[in-house]
Amino acid sequence: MKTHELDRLRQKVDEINLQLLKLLNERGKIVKEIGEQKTLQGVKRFDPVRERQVLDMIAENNEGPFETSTVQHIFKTIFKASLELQEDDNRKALLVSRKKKPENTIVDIKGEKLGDGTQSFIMGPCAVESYEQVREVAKAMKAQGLRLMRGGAFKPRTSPYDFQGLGVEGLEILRKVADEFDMAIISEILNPNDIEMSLDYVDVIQIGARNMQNFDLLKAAGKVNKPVLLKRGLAATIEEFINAAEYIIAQGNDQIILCERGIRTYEKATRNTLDISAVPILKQETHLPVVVDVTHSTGRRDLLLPTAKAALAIGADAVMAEVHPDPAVALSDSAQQMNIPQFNAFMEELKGFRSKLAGSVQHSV
Ligand SMILES: C=C(O[C@@H]1C=C(C(=O)O)C=C[C@H]1O)C(=O)O
Repeated sequence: MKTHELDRLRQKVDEINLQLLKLLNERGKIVKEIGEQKTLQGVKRFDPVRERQVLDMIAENNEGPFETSTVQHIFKTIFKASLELQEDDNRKALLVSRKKKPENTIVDIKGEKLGDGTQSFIMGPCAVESYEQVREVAKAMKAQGLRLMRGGAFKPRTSPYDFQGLGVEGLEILRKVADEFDMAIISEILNPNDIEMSLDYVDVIQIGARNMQNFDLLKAAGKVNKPVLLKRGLAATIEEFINAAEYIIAQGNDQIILCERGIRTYEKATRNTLDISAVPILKQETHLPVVVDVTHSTGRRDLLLPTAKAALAIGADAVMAEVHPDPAVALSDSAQQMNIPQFNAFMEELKGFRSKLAGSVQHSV
């Protein structure tokens, strides 16, 4: 075939391509109108009976050279794209998405703001063990100027024989200490029926990684007027994580903080693999503040500082880590909690790092 013949044929194909494009978009416009009619009539958008009729019509009229199965396949793709065109805004743009709300959501926890561009620290013991233990950590935090304290009263442990937490007694201890030091409490709630009760004790309801897709719990947390810290599931994709947050906001509560805490991979050097790139992705895709839990992601005390620096450098709104007066005797996570002197050294280093970062950001703008 001569070159000019090839060019001529391609030109013809291009003319058809443009006609197809025009027809596809014309079809799209009509399909959207059909969607509006369906909304008015309150009928479902997906109509398999209608799609079957169209496929049968295609089969009857197909003159080739394409196989009927091939053209039907192409039409099924068109149906799918058409249904997407008919979807309402909520499904196309989630309530948690930046598309829906371009400005940052600022979560105010007793005056401590997450999402306003400043970077904070959420510290505290893994589990509440006693009043004295929590008080000692709170005292050290207060000395460092920190007001956001985490602590587990209900502990979802891998083994049912491990320490399960003090329950309501643990929440009472947290509240007592927090009031004494004018601090805010973040604590995990496991059961949807405990959400109401927890409002008397906590300033932020935590939904843990193992419960990220406990939809009843998400809905219950979405119905109350209290910030929620939602941890990423052990093996959850970012999309699943974002959709879990959508369950909360869809019930009316938009005070949501997302927490990257590492995901399960084949790597054994750390307890989980910290997915640091999730931070800017979540900040791009959603308007919610993002926290990095360096304790549970690494499971290693020696990695807390470098990963915390990475979290601050990549734009996390807060770093979360665990502190215990005597980690060796801690009832949970003893290998990864910092003692008080380690916590002080950690804070000094990170405060310096945070101001250097703030300085360099100011320089670059
Ligand atoms: C356009 C419609 O909605 C959907 C899309 C279809 C299409 O693209 O042809 C067919 C059936 C429905 O699943 C319709 O019902 O006619």
